[in-house]
Amino acid sequence: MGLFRAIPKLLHKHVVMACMAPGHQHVLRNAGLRFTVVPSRFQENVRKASSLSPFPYAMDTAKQKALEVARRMHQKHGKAVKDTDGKPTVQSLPPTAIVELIDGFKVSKALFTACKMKVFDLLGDEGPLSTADIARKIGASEGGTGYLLDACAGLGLLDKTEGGYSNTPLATLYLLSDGEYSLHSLIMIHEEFSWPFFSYLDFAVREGTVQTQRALGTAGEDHYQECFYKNREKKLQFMRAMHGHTKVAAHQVATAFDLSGFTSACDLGGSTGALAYELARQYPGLKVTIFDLPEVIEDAVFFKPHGPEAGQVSFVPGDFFRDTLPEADLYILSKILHNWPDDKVHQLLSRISRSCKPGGGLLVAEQLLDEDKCRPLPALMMSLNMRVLFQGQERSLSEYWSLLQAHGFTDVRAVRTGSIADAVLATRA
Ligand SMILES: C[S@@+](CC[C@H](N)C(=O)[O-])C[C@H]1O[C@@H](n2cnc3c(N)ncnc32)[C@H](O)[C@@H]1O
Repeated sequence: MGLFRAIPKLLHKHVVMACMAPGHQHVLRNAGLRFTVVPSRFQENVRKASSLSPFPYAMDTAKQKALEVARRMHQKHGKAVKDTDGKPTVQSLPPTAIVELIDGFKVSKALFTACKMKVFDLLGDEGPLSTADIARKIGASEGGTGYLLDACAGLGLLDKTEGGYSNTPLATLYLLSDGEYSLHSLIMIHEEFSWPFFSYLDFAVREGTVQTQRALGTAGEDHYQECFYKNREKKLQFMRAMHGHTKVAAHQVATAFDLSGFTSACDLGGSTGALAYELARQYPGLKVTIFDLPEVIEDAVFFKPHGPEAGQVSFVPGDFFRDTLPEADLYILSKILHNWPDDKVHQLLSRISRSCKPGGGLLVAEQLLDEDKCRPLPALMMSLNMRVLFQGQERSLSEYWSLLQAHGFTDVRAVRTGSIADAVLATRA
């Protein structure tokens, strides 16, 4: 139980496992943690007499193991690892970390392919199944399916037993295409759009521009429209992707601050309402208006929940760069600012500032970068993604502070939620 409480705090941390037990690694993998194994060399010699009961004995042993590994960790990361000439050696600084980086794209592509071939959906309905049955049902070769399934088992997405392959809890929660917290559509967006854009990362870096022509073969002015809203199927896929990605962190964002003092909110670019419905659940006195492009609003109805919170949420079509913003005492920008470069962000914030009355609030939900902008890794990778696809970026708290205070917002506060979106709240002076 203690471990499950600790997991959210460990998600963005560098986790080191000090033992080799496959069962323990399995538990961490199923919980979604990425970790390095550095087996402890500590001899379990804590004197039993010094402990009164098994619990303190176990704690003391665990602590000694952790300390022993921690003392050697600097070697793993290349600080103070020198041979007699003062140079790092292959023995003192193994290439594991680099090999893991090389393998990153293979890991992504194995996940994308298994999702695309609906392996997790199939096993959700019918697992456990043998390789031959899975291959037949997804219309693929048995040999090819076998190595994809084993890769997924190695990644902690499938369990492999004598009875065949079945989904791990992690896959069941996030990888079924119709799950409540499904990231399936988000993964498909990465497969279809981020992957080709990232193939031209070197061009993007050299030229400092978005590589739409090379990645998509079009030079459309607005490739957001080009990628996501060109046809209805793609639009719904994008909306499902946003819904899943926002829903997994919606509770943490909605409860990061006490918003009970607000009675009306306007979620600008609020899409399907994933965050709006969670706010409505948390604050029964709050009415939330979703303001998004007309093509999004017309299909938002598919995401409406059955509970009473649906009655607190309404939809208004419009363009937040052009049209009058709905009145509200709390404005919300969830995964909006990271889409745009600073000049567009200033344009949007200035419009919100003009609509927001003194004492009103602005809630921003984005992944916060540390001030050195080198961490945390998920925020950094999201930032690279936004830069490569849209010329956007993730920002640090001080960057949000300067943007917000330039438009008359004060009392800028942030909560790092430990999930995939953090929360920043500011007050209109
Ligand atoms: C990255 S999505 C974020 C969706 C939602 N806020 C969330 O957190 O899931 C960006 C949203 O902004 C909307 N959007 C983009 N440009 C817009 C504009 N000019 N006016 C209104 N909405 C816009 C898109 O349609 C999309 O729903």
